[in-house]
Amino acid sequence: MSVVTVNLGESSYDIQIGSGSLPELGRSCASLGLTGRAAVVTNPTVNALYGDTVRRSLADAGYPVTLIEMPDGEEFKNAATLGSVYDALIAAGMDRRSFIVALGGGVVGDLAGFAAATFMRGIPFVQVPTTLLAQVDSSVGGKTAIDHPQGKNLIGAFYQPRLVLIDVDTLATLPQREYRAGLAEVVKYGVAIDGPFFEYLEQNVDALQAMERECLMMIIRRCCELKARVVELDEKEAGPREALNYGHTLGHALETLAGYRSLVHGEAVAIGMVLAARICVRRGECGDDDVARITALLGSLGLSVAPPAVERTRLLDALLKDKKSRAGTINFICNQGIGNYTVAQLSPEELLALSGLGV
Ligand SMILES: NC(=O)c1ccc[n+]([C@@H]2O[C@H](COP(=O)([O-])OP(=O)(O)OC[C@H]3O[C@@H](n4cnc5c(N)ncnc54)[C@H](O)[C@@H]3O)[C@@H](O)[C@H]2O)c1
Ligand SMILES: O=C(O)C(=O)C[C@@H](O)[C@H](O)[C@H](O)COP(=O)(O)O
Ligand SMILES: [Zn+2]
Repeated sequence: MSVVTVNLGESSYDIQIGSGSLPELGRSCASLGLTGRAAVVTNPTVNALYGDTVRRSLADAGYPVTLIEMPDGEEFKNAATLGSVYDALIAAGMDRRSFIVALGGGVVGDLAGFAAATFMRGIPFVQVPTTLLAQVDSSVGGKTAIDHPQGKNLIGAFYQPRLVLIDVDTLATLPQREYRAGLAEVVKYGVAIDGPFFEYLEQNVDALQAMERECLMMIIRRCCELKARVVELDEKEAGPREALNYGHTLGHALETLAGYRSLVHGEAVAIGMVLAARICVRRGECGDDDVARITALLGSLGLSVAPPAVERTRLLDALLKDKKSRAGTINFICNQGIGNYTVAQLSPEELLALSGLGV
């Protein structure tokens, strides 16, 4: 097992990256001093695969366990589902000494994390991410949220988990589409903050396609390290953390307008990154050769970068809801070549004009 620590003073925690480590969850929680009842928030898909192992591990460590299922899908990362999770937590008799385990992908992690942040004004929670995207990104850093009909992640809190337990073996059951979507966030780290990592990805496309364990362990560890260092610098996104939002301004807008159905998050981010890179060429911050490399890498990992047709007015409206917008101007994350980022202040109209999107 390898461990990456997120150093945040009293809120510090470990990311444990291992193979076959799911049955260790109960012991890891006990060694952290977590007490009381454990509520495992998951969905039917993940519950069927890993619910028993997790429940047994917690029970063997002496925890009374309640399993709470939410429906599967981004369209359920909302206030109604959150309400039903609160109902279940109350019905189970959870109190301030209890804790939540988020077992699943980013949707479960974001919603269960927000439930933990707000239930009884905050109870501990543990992330057990089971998608590549959640293992390299969403389980780390404490962004918890639900969506609002007007936009993604509009309601949420910064609330750090007490532990992130990653068992790479869970990726064996992940659908290929979801694996590829996770790779988009992996590529994001390379483009926005780590050029040598981008080169590593270019040189290891075959291993990535084949989901070779050594390569998976390497990329998960590297992404967790990169994210940990950024979050340590800027936990609440006052500055440098915005780099992790590379590709997300247009990506989130497209994802929202697609109604969270035809595009999953990572797919939208892949499109958003290529649009961002093209914008950066027009602004003189990167070259056509950089765009070609980003497009080629995403393409070889099976990701489409063709944006869907979207109505201009709806897109403008979605862009105005971006959380990086201040008084009508968006802090747009640009790539300076590959491996460095800059921030440009752009109005939604300028962004649309530069992106060529909108019909
Ligand atoms: N908080 C953050 O920092 C952060 C970062 C990135 C993304 N996100 C959020 O994460 C969400 C996307 O997460 P995601 O890509 O994990 O999607 P997801 O949670 O919807 O999971 C994708 C699908 O895979 C299934 N699944 C999960 N684990 C599985 C496994 N091991 N085997 C088989 N099937 C499995 C799920 O049931 C689901 O159908 C979005 O809501 C996005 O906004 C948050
Ligand atoms: O951790 C971060 O910071 C990120 O921006 C990671 C993103 O990949 C992630 O999609 C995040 O949820 C986006 O946050 P938002 O604040 O733009 O909603
Ligand atoms: Zn993301």
